[in-house]
Amino acid sequence: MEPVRAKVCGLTRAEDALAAERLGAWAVGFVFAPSKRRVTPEQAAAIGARLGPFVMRVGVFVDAPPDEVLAVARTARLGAVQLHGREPPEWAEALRRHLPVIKAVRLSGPPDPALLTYPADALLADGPRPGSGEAYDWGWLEPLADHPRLIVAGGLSPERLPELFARLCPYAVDVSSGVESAPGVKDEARLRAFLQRVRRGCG
Ligand SMILES: O=C(O)c1ccccc1N[C@@H]1O[C@H](COP(=O)(O)O)[C@@H](O)[C@H]1O
Repeated sequence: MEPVRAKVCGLTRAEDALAAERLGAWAVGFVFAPSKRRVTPEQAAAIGARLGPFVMRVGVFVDAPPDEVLAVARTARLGAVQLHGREPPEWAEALRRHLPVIKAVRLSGPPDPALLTYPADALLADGPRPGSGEAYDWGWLEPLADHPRLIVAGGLSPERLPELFARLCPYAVDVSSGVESAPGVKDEARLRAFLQRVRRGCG
């Protein structure tokens, strides 16, 4: 059985990042765009420095030019970047010379299948308002179903994972507000329940 990977996003506290690592997250995410969960590159570096070498540190950006993204990535010591806006493909191409790129798409209907040709190492399907916990119709993911690295995000929670896994088996899932007690503050019990369910996989 293929594993399902998990990214825990919107981290602002070292204790939450350490809990995510201990409970089995493959990646942690830091938001550098306007958000209640926004951190500085220095804060992300300090949190990331507490983690072991096998946890991917991902930076979330919205329409930041490549030079800016790379400067933040260097300071924050990121392993990958997530582009959450309307970044042109050339920006992703420029960034991929340095780091893996995750292209996020905000869904308010089925995506344009042309998205499959966007130059990215993985695609992330999110709801219409990132970080809001707002869900969407997973039937809309049909045009992306054959993508080898589809990350499902947007309104996920421990309660919703069984239904998701009954419908599709993504490369990875990404969660932020569904495991929080307040924006940027993770709830360890919810994090544990989420990651335990992810570890059981889609079977
Ligand atoms: O979390 C935010 O505030 C945020 C801001 C700007 C871009 C992306 C953001 N979060 C991303 O939203 C998804 C899912 O969030 P949720 O689980 O629905 O709360 C996740 O990929 C975050 O990276």
